[in-house]
Amino acid sequence: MIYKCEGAASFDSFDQGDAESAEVGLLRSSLSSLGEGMVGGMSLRPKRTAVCVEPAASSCPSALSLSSLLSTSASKPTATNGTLVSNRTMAAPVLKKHGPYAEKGHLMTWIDAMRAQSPPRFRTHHGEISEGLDMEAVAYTSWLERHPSALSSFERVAKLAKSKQIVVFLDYDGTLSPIVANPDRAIMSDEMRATVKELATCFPTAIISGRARAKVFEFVQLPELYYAGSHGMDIMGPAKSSSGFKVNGTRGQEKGNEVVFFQPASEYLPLMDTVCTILNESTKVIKGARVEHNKYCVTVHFRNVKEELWEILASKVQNILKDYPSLSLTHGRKVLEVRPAIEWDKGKAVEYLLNSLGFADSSDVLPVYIGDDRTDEDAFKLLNGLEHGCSILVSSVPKSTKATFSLRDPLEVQEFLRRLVHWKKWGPEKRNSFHNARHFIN
Ligand SMILES: O=P(O)(O)OC[C@H]1O[C@H](O[C@H]2O[C@H](CO)[C@@H](O)[C@H](O)[C@H]2O)[C@H](O)[C@@H](O)[C@@H]1O
Repeated sequence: MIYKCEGAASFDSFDQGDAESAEVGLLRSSLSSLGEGMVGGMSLRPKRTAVCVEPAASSCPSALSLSSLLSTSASKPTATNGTLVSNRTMAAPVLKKHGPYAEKGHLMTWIDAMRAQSPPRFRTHHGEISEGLDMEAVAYTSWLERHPSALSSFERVAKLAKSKQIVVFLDYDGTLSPIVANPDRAIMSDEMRATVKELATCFPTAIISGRARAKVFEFVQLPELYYAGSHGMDIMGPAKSSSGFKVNGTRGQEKGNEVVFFQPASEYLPLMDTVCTILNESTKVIKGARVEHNKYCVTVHFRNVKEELWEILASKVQNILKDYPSLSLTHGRKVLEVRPAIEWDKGKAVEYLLNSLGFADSSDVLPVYIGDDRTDEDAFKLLNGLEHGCSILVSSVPKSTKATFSLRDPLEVQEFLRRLVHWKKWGPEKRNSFHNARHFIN
């Protein structure tokens, strides 16, 4: 049976119970050609589309002229050795061998993948949507069999956690806050904040985000957490935590608190400023485009850009990056992300934090990672490689993922975190120790 899929490609109904949406198929083809989510050197189909002239919001340094910026290649870092890795099991980040333009011909696959980020709609031959909605439900239910809800499988999660130290890693956008059109308005609810605060009294808890660390902190406002901004390239944790865990790195102060930093791409900072300014300059003619400076990454937003302009916007980004082989390009939810081409990602950040917290090669720990985006797949992959790990994708549509479990949306994430807290405080292990204590006293 063929279903027509609006906004994405048509696709065959799922064969052999393989519940993947059009998005999955497209992502899969995109990924196989891109390799590890990198956007390869992309051949462009030039299109003569009228471009609206309207300045985009900017958060980049603007003092330098474009021509002076374009001649900064001498200062481009070509490699980084990382600086502060102090754990014996931690390899220093190295420059990725293949820059983003090692291969050709992938822009269109990437754009298709991004188009497919919108949940597909289904139409019958008569154009009715209702049947389509049923099909979406069928597809989702079928996908759930392979990535069961972490809520309905809570007992399974609890079993994994038995006699283990849980460490929780949370992505921010789409996980703790809903996806919204304006990135500055991705506010976390007070209920979610209270839940995460309580969670952190039970387990070491870290936020791992593509955003600048300072921005995530502004949203979350919980100093007791560990923070990894810029996709893990900017890690900060409390120097002393109530649970007695310690992060390895350089000590410093932030907002009066003693903290520890780890920034494996620190020498890229001037370059990221430069590229951010160039990207801003170049994309401001495209209505709705927005460039966000995420410190060690720069994000180009497509969400508010008309779809017919995506190709032009992407090609602008691509052309700029041709001059910067030490940078690479990845993509997320309606965004392109420019970042240092070093072997460092959210997975490495999780590994670093686990090691710093004293769990290198430990079987006494259960890392729980919850995220919604492509970049979270690096962390899921890491967890899959560990003896124990609990990886959870947040998605309300079927998606290709390495995660074991799923949750639909931030509300379900909140419910899951509450259950973890409850389990810790009142679960069987706690009850047993309570009974044992009573028995002992009697
Ligand atoms: O790793 P994350 O914490 O998930 O950050 C990834 C990107 O998240 C933000 O963009 C996404 O959320 C926006 C607000 O809901 C939305 O408008 C955008 O389309 C999403 O891609 C953030 O603005 C980016 O800088 C992060 O890289």
